[in-house]
Amino acid sequence: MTIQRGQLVELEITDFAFGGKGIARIPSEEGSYPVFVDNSWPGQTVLARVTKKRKRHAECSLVKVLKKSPEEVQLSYQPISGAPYIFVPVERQIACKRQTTLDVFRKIGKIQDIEDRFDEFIASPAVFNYRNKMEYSFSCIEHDIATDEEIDDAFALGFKHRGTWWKVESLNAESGLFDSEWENKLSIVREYLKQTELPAWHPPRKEGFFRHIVVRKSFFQDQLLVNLVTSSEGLDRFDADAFGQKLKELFGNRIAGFQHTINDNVADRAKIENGTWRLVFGEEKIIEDLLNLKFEISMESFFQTNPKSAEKLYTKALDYAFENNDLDNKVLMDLFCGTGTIGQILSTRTNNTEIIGVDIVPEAIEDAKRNAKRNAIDTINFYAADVGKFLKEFPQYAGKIATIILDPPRAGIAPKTLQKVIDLKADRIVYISCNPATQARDTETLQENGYVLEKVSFVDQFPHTSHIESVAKFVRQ
Ligand SMILES: C[S@@+](CC[C@H](N)C(=O)[O-])C[C@H]1O[C@@H](n2cnc3c(N)ncnc32)[C@H](O)[C@@H]1O
Repeated sequence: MTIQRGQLVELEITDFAFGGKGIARIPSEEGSYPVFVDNSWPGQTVLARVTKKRKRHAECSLVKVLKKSPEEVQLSYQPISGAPYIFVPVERQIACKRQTTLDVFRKIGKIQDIEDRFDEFIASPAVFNYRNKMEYSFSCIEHDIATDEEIDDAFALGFKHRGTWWKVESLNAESGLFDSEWENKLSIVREYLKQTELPAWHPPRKEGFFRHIVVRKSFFQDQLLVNLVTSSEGLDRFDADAFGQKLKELFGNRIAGFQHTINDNVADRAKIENGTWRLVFGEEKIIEDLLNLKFEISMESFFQTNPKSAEKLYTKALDYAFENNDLDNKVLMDLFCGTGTIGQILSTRTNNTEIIGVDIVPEAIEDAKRNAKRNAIDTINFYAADVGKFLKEFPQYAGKIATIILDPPRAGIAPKTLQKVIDLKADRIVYISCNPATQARDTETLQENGYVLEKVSFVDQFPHTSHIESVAKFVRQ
């Protein structure tokens, strides 16, 4: 069988590779030719589209699962593209994530004895309904999941159909990822908004009224913050207060606050919550508890999406920071600190440790300062700055840092910034990563510069997806 870019092919998936790629093997003159298919699982027969063809392998996007894997089980959740493995028992997901992430450290990080340094795989405490944020899209182009057909002039509210940016599959039953009550009543919300006769967004034409609903949840308060995002086209015919009443009627006191955002920006990469907003009723913020500290979550603020799993991740990171390491009266840097959660939790376990938190997003730093105040923590200095520039501008810290916590974004840490971190000569670096491939790359650099990877653990923050978080302890020799 020969394949071409753009071609639709039927494939049997036999293996699994890092990053959620199933592998099919096509017989070839050399033996077999591997084809990687995103979001597929061993045992499935899939319809896939060839996106890249290389001499030694090809890559495909998943179009449809034609036959389920024998491993898949029956669940009542509505399948969504954001949870491709929800029907695979979580123990099997864990085994695959563990194995393929270790392979990444072997291949990219060149750590052949990674099994010896591997500490533990930490499963998510909640397997279902673990998320605290969900974004739903409106579209007047619906993908009907029963017939697998496209319906125009529809009023769909749910998630994008896999591989498309214009078609939405209406959510009629919970997805298993977010709040059950909210998702099981989402079809009532949709029907109510449809009755207004204002149109759902038309993504190709970039027009329409209803655009998105974003919901944030506090597990601590068991409450929701709802943000309805619309355009201004037809605004005078929309009664936001009446919709607020409907939300109260459906969910009672569980709605902590409802805000209406008007966003006329049609740039593809614009954030969906951009625009002007009005609080229709209730609070602008909810409070979450992490390891007995309280953190404010507003619509805009960054917050870990699976808080119970984040507690496990932070506990492991702090264990690595404290193991045989007295941090009292020392300086610790929390680089890429976001809203400062790690530094604040760490400060509850030490006396007189001077903590420095740095993040590039000024709003995150503002949240960090406010949260620290709320938690009565005054041992942290937060800076809104690029980590690379910060380390250049404050060279006085070199040689004085006991421990560095690094938690860069998915793209990883820029090589020049990593060099500046190494130049600080901290005794220890605890490196948290949501992309073990970039962490494995940096592991090689750290090891070449005298930092030995002593231990690594993986934390499953996102069951049913390919994501995996990794936390590593490096000690300077
Ligand atoms: C994975 S998040 C860290 C989350 C945080 N440690 C927590 O647990 O909540 C990565 C953070 O890096 C920040 N960031 C990205 N590039 C940066 C840079 N060049 N300098 C400083 N911060 C940066 C982002 O704003 C984001 O908050």
